[in-house]
Amino acid sequence: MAFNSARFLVSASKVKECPPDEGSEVAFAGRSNAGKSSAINAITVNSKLARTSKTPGRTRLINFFSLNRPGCRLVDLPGYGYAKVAKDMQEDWQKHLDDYLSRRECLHGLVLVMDIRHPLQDFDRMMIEWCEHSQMPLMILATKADKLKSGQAKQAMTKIRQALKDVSCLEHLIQFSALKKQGLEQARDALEGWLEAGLESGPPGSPMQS
Ligand SMILES: Nc1nc2c(ncn2[C@@H]2O[C@H](COP(=O)(O)OP(=O)(O)OP(=O)(O)O)[C@@H](O)[C@H]2O)c(=O)[nH]1
Ligand SMILES: [Mg+2]
Repeated sequence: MAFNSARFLVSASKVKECPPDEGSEVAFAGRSNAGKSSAINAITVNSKLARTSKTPGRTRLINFFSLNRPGCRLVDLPGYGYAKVAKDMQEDWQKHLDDYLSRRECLHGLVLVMDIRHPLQDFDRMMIEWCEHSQMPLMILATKADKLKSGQAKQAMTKIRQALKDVSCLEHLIQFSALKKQGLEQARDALEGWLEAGLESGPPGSPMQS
């Protein structure tokens, strides 16, 4: 699968506005400002595909990007935990995120993006639990690794691995940097595997599965 011909498809503010629930999708979740949009841009070799920002809370809608394999999409989810927006607005985003995660049948994997310097915060743990509970394959990108010296990054990875050793849905834990293009091939390979498997299996419980 070539990731370099990804295209912006649509922004949805609620589940109703999402593209048809078919094909195979992988969504990127994480705290606000963690680096989700930057990770998508690095993986798709297009620095302008997903809007990034120094200001947390940039991605307020669920953004869909199509890949060159028909039916395969990457999804940029709104960041969690941006304190500076009004509470009711935050609750609104949270609800759309919950709706998306709980209803989307074509979702075949979740990428949790966390800052390697501040891993496993409350939201991250919540997402990991959700994946475990829903049997959703999980990939963790420990991003902004360029902000640490290589020894420190290695230590941080060991700590994360140790903390998550009993999490059975965790399929990939990748040291990542959008800036230094670290971990890109590993992430692409894993995404491709999930997306292809998703196309083959169809939604859970669909006739194609039996
Ligand atoms: N040094 C470094 N900075 C990064 C990296 N990835 C993202 N950033 C920076 O972190 C900030 C946030 O990045 P985004 O990709 O917009 O984060 P996001 O998770 O999409 O944020 P929201 O849309 O607000 O939820 C930007 O200033 C990026 O340039 C990285 O790998 N290394
Ligand atoms: Mg974003």
